[in-house]
Amino acid sequence: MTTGKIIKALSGFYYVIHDGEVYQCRGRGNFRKKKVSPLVGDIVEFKAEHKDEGYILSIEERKNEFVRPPIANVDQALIVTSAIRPDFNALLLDRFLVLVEAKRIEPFIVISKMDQLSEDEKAEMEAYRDMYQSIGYAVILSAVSDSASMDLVQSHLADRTTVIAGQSGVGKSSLLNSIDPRLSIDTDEISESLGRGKHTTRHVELYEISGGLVADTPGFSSLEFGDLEVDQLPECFPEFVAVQDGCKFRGCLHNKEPKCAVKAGVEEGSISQQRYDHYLHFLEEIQNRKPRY
Ligand SMILES: Nc1nc2c(ncn2[C@@H]2O[C@H](COP(=O)(O)OP(=O)(O)OP(=O)(O)O)[C@@H](O)[C@H]2O)c(=O)[nH]1
Ligand SMILES: [Zn+2]
Repeated sequence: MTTGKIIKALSGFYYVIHDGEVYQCRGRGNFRKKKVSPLVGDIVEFKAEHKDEGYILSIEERKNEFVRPPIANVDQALIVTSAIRPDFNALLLDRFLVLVEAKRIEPFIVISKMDQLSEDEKAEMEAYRDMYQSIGYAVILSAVSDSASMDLVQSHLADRTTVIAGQSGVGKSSLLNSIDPRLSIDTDEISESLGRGKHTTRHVELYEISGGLVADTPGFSSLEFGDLEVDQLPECFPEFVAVQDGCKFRGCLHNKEPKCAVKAGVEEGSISQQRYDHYLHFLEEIQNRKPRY
């Protein structure tokens, strides 16, 4: 018996990678009785006499799981946002960060098209980088023409399973294309699946890149908070979590409550006012969400 990871599911076959070799497998095991179906990203026990004739015997418990795209055990999300064209949008970046945090996936941020900026605009992006880094996020300022930045992005993909997220036109395809041309074809569809809700059932495939695996489908098909409850939102802001023990009330929403450590942090400047404003914006959005039955 061998352990591997499913990188593709197609026409009843699961393609399992082990030690750089791909085995074509069918499902045959306990999980079928339990009505669990294998997902791309699943870590499985399998048995294969030949590379095109294997069987999946069991599925390891999932660390996390997406419905759209259907994928499990994602380690990190690469959030691409452009510095310009489309303009840098901190509200949208924070929205992506919340969605990623809610899935307990580690985000890493790339701010693209740095080659198109004036010195002042560059300084503004560097200030954003420093702010997000102070929260604990990895941030890379990139340009396709700046090979050192491309190498940095590539090194972040090693040994992990990554989904990519970002608005249309920010440079996701260009980035991946410069790292590995095999990914460029499918990512062209990212805008369509994000923007118009098409391709929602197309299959996901994980590609091997510098020892890691990258999904060829966008990480989010919707930017809505869906099932996220009000009390989960503060947990999606690591800089709030870091100080929340100082709030007078347990379960403080850092809004109208007195003696709130988050609000104190905003006031003294250790927490970004803009991040806090975005938090309130999302809080209101979730509170006003129509109940769904
Ligand atoms: N100057 C500059 N232009 C870039 C950079 N990265 C991407 N672009 C340009 O930005 C435009 C959009 O890039 P794409 O890679 O297609 O963006 P995308 O995020 O994949 O867009 P969708 O496929 O619509 O989701 C293209 O014209 C790219 O050439 C960069 O680092 N610098
Ligand atoms: Zn508080």
